[in-house]
Amino acid sequence: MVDIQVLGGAVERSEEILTPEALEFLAGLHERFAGRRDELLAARAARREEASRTGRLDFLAETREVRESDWRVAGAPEDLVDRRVEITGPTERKMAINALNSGARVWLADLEDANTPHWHNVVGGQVNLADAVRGTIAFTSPEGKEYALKPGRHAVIVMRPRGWHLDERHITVGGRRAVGALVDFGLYFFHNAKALLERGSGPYFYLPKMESHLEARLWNDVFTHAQEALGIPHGTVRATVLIETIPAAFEMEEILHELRDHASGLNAGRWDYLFSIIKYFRDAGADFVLPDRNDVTMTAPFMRAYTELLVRTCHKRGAFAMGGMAAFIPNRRDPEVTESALAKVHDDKRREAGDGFDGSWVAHPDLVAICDEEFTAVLGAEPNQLGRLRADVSVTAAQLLDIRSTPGNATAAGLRGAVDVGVRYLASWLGGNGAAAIHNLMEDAATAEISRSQVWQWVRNEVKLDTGATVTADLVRGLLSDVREALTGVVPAEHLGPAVELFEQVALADDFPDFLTLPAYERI
Ligand SMILES: CC(=O)SCCNC(=O)CCNC(=O)[C@H](O)C(C)(C)COP(=O)(O)OP(=O)(O)OC[C@H]1O[C@@H](n2cnc3c(N)ncnc32)[C@H](O)[C@@H]1OP(=O)(O)O
Ligand SMILES: O=CC(=O)O
Ligand SMILES: [Mg+2]
Repeated sequence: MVDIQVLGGAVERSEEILTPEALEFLAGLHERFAGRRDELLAARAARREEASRTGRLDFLAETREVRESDWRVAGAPEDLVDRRVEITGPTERKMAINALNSGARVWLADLEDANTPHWHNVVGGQVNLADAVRGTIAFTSPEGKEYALKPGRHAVIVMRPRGWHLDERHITVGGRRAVGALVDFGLYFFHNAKALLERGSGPYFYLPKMESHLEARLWNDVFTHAQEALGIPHGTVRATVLIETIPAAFEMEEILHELRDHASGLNAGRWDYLFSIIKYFRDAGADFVLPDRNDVTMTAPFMRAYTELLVRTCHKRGAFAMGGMAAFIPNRRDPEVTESALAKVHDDKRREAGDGFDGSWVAHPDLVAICDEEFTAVLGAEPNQLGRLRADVSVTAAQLLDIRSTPGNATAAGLRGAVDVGVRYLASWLGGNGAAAIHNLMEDAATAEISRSQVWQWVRNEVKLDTGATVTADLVRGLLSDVREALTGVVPAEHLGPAVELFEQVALADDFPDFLTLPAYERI
């Protein structure tokens, strides 16, 4: 057996998670799958360069047979038949309890976009998940407020591990950093799969940021091996894949096909999708330059093409189509902000339900009832809309790539906003908090990626702003210095300087960093 070492420091109750048996299981996963992960990451770069050079992507010729033949994914387990409201959030103890009690059908327990992978979050999150699975999770806040699970129904847990690109440096396997995705998946599966089955649920996952069906095949092989290793029936795992990269939008059918014994559905992860489009075509010229982030809504033609194709593909294959995250969040101390957020979330969920989605995401417990109301209005007595085939939809490659028709402007206020939000979020992330309310919007790793990649793209394309100014690296550096001054005393000093440096690196470096979390991880 390959050598596995834990380098991370002590975390409360880590001895319950990092047991010799669990580590052996992780070592087995790495021995079989880490090499393939490395090859697949290398393949991403080559494909991106070709797409950027030609300004094109297309459906794959070699998988036409998969798209044209007749097959369906496995049927839904009983507790995933109705997914009309899913609350997302980090696995922090208090929030975990609030999410489970929120009335949502599903809790997306997030070790990804909403989580800083500090070692204590990685291990502490697993402690909280194990307690949540067993129904024993409880917490007393520093103010003395008691939290426990309410009697009755709780949200079904669907865990989201890190994407394939992130390593876990606090564990080494054969002398190399572990794969973050395999650590998150492996520890959760090892400790909880049997306990979940005993409780009438199962090991359920959301899979983020994939770029091809070959990456889905790797996950499928991981599931098959993990089930065998623990003596759990093949097909027990259920996975919902986020279609949140532009290349994956061209492989929705193939991704479901690879995972068909384990697939539950696809999710329209809108924020990473926007980031991926900017990243993929960042140097492909003006046709791919988006206006201000706030101008790009779900009704932009390319976003409609994406969500319509997702619903059609899912229902053709018996898979759930899950909507995404409206970033507007209520503020319990500000009724006006709350009223406006609730109205916008109503609109978003009404559109999704009307389009045929089976359910959607909310970021905050006060939004659960709204999502429930909008979906229930369309579902009636049914638990989902799998029967709505959307045969009326037909989407072309050109429609998915029609960035040019997006209404909106590149403005000086938008640029400053991108710098301000990016720095505030990075400071929060470095402090261990991967999801934050900033200017009444939910910000997480995906939304911050949009801010910094858009700045990079605007500089590269010398975009003209509404003021007549051209976006240059010097203009951005000036804004960064203003933002730093404005945030002094607002953002903790220990994180402000590093956040500003990091923003400059990920928004202005000649060589575009693939993910902001890669350099950020080296600072925590
Ligand atoms: C692009 C994507 O991937 S989207 C998915 C990833 N992103 C996320 O999951 C973000 C989820 N949302 C959040 O993390 C939070 O809502 C934030 C950070 C945006 C705002 O959090 P806060 O500032 O704490 O909000 P607020 O003060 O209004 O919270 C009120 C209560 O609701 C709880 N709460 C807020 N959001 C959540 C949530 N998502 N899950 C569980 N509880 C929550 C708070 O813990 C607080 O509980 P308390 O009254 O017991 O103290
Ligand atoms: O993970 C969701 C997204 O929008 O990104
Ligand atoms: Mg995402």
